[in-house]
Amino acid sequence: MSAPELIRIVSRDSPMALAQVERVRAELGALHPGIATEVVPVKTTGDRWMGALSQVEGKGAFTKEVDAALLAGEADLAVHCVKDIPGDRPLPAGTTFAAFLERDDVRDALIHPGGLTLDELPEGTRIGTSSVRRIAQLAASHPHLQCVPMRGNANRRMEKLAAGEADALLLAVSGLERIGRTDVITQVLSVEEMCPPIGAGVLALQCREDDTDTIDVVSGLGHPQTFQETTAERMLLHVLQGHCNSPIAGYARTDRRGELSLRACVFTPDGKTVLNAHEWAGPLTPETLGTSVAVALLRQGARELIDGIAH
Ligand SMILES: NCc1[nH]cc(CCC(=O)O)c1CC(=O)O
Repeated sequence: MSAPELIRIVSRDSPMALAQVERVRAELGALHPGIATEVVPVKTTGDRWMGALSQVEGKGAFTKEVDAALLAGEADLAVHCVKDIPGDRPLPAGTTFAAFLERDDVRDALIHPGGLTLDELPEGTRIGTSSVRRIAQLAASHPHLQCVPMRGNANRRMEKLAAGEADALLLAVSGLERIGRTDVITQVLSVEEMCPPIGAGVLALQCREDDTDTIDVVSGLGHPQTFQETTAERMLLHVLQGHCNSPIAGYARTDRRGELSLRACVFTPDGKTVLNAHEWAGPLTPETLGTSVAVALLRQGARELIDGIAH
């Protein structure tokens, strides 16, 4: 192996994405002080398009251009939120995950300028979110609240909130931490109140498959427990074969004894049907755990539920 002298890192150009790249540069610098890094920011379809994601290519809207730059050799390493990487199909041919960084907070937070908690919000409060996962769960737990479509990066959404386009927002705690805006959080929702998305709070490092020099170097940033959790979650998503409008939520957790478990939910958009499964890995591999929980949901009718949603 010959360690590269320079690693060019490609990512979306939102403030959150650039903060993520800075974390990777800092961790890489600590592990390999001799290797220089350079940032290659790109705009993705998901950043440009402010309508429903299902009207563009849906899944992959936040990753396509980043992956293209990696494959074209314009960069050596891509940094993605695992949450934004499609789970129903393999990674783009010729690329591979080299590492998953240690997981951040998986929970969602409420941002309400008046300081109320979710349970205190009055009837008709407009929650700015376009996430089918958040909409379905709010419909189930707080049917008197109203979701209004809202896209754009977290900074843009807070501007829209300030401009009166919504009364409150739901955003990931990890994203707010990355942009240094945890000050706006009114309430952190428990995973029981709001089940997180697959891959929440995890950053993936993706390389060209044949670039073993870079893979060898950056794989040192990988976090084994996060790898196991992410592998179980993504296998679940792969087996369920959701589409961009399917409200699917789930998270794997490793308890103090090191035992891995996976909980997952599938909802109808109106929140009236909620399928729920939870299993411990025991002797199972993370892949088999993910498959097993997906099969449990399919037995409860997840296929019909997912296929019954327009997309
Ligand atoms: N859809 C954008 C996006 N992609 C990943 C995160 C959060 C950070 C993460 O889970 O890694 C966010 C923002 C949000 O949902 O509030």
